[in-house]
Amino acid sequence: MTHAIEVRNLTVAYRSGLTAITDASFSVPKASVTALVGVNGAGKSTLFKALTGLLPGRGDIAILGRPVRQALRANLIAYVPQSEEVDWTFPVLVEDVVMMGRYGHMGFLRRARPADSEAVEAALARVGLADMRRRQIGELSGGQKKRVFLARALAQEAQVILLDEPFTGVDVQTERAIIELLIQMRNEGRAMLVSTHDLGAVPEYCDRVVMVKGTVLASGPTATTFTPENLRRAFGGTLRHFPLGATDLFTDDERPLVMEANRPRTGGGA
Ligand SMILES: Nc1ncnc2c1ncn2[C@@H]1O[C@H](COP(=O)(O)OP(=O)(O)OP(=O)(O)O)[C@@H](O)[C@H]1O
Repeated sequence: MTHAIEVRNLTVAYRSGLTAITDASFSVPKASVTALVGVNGAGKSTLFKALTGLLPGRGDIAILGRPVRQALRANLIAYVPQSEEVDWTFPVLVEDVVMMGRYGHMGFLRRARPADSEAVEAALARVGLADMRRRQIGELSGGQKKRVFLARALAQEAQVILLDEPFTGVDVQTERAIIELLIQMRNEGRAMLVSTHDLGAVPEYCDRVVMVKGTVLASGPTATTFTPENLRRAFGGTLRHFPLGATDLFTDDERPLVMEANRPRTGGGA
C-alpha cells in the first residue's frame, strides 16, 4: 500500500554541523490526521523542512510513493507555516496568498484562469474567510492568518498537508473550526501531519501520533502510541499531567492554564 508519507532512516543535519534528526523512520497513511509531538527543539520543524525539500537529508522520503521533488512538482504536498515564518508586512491581499496555491496548476506565465479563481473562492469560503478576500494579509488576526494558509493548501488541492503549530495563538472557536476542517479533509482522503503542543486535544482528532526527540521515538495509532510511557520518554520532566476524572490529560505548553468544561485550555490570546 502506498502511504501518504514514508520516511526511512532519515538523518538531517544543518550547515552548522548540528544533526537535528538521526535515523528517523515513520509512515503516515492516506486519509489520516497525525500529530507530530515533542519538546521545543526536538526536531519537528526540521522534519517538515526535510519533507518539503528545504533541507537535504540522508535516507529515504516518499510522498505518495514519489521522491519529494516530484511530489512538489505534482502539487501533492502543501505546508502551512508557523506565523513567525511569514513576513506579515508584505503588501499582499488574502486572495493573492490563496492564489499562490494555484501557481503549480498554471502555465509558465502564471495567468489565472476561471478554474483558478473558482478554486480560490471555494477555498476561502471553506475556511470562512470569503468576506475578507480583499483585505491585506497583515490586517488579519492570528487565527484568520492560519486559515488563509489552510485555504492556500486547499486551493492547491494538496493531498498531503503539513501544519506547523496551527493552534498556537488561536482562540478556542478557531481551534474548533480548524479541527473540524482537518477531519473533513481526512474524510476526503487527504493526510495531515500536524505539529502541536496542545497534547490534551491530540486523542480527540488525531488517528495517529509521531513522537520526536532527535529521532522518531515512537509512531503509530494514537491508542497504542500516545501512552504515558511514550509521553514520558518524549517529554520527560517537562510534561504537565492532569489526572481529571476518567481521562488523563497532558500538555507541554508553558502558557497559563485555564480550565474549561472538562478539558484544560492554555491561555495565550487569540
Ligand atoms: N537553521 C538552523 N540552523 C542550525 N540549527 C538549527 C536551525 N534550525 C533549528 N536548528 C536546531 O535543530 C534542532 C531542532 O530544531 P527544530 O526547530 O526542528 O525543533 P522543533 O521541534 O520544531 O521545536 P519547536 O517546538 O520549538 O518549534 C534544535 O537543536 C535547533 O536549535
